[in-house]
Amino acid sequence: MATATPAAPTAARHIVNFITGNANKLREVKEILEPAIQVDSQELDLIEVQGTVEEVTLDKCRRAADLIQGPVLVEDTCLCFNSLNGLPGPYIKWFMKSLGHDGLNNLLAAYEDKSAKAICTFGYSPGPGHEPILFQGITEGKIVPPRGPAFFGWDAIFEYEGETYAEMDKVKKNSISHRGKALEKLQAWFIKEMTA
Ligand SMILES: O=c1nc[nH]c2c1ncn2[C@H]1C[C@H](O)[C@@H](COP(=O)(O)OP(=O)(O)OP(=O)(O)O)O1
Ligand SMILES: [Mg+2]
Repeated sequence: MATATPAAPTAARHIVNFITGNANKLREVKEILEPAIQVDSQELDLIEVQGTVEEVTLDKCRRAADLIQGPVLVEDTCLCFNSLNGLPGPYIKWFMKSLGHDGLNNLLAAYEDKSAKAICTFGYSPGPGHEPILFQGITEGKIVPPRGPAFFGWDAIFEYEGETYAEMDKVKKNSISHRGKALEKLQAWFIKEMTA
């Protein structure tokens, strides 16, 4: 496209710098936010503290803003097993790495209740020294033996209304996912800020 049509006055007035090391997250965030909000990205290996879902994201966001010295968007994803009082929660990355899909299923072998919550918390900071704003989305599902392609984390073992995330096409996952719900809130906030 050599002669691009000039953007509408409001288009791409919003750009976020999404700091993540996870290419699948970045792909979904782009699928959901663009073209309304342009998603640039930088990969940073951020230390993640222990704590509640909110504390982990707030800390990650402050650190990213300090390192970048500018506005940043970060995200932390939790997978909370109701039988285990919310664990693995923010530690799901390490549980997933060590145990895999079968091991995660085995954690729930002693419990009848296989229900789980996928929680996505985005943190946006306008820059260093500003308190981050959080946007959270939750999808309730259950943990099942893996079904569907296994290329994104625990997608194959998280079932929502009869289908695992991995079995859904991307449009469907984005429309009901923890990430999609959180980004709906973030987008509404950006649009409100823009017209204020
Ligand atoms: O929709 C999802 N479907 C399946 N798996 C998912 C999803 N979203 C995150 N995940 C995985 C990635 C990581 O194993 C853990 C969250 O850990 P989390 O620290 O948030 O992600 P990360 O370290 O890969 O990327 P980042 O650089 O943004 O922190 O759950
Ligand atoms: Mg991480």
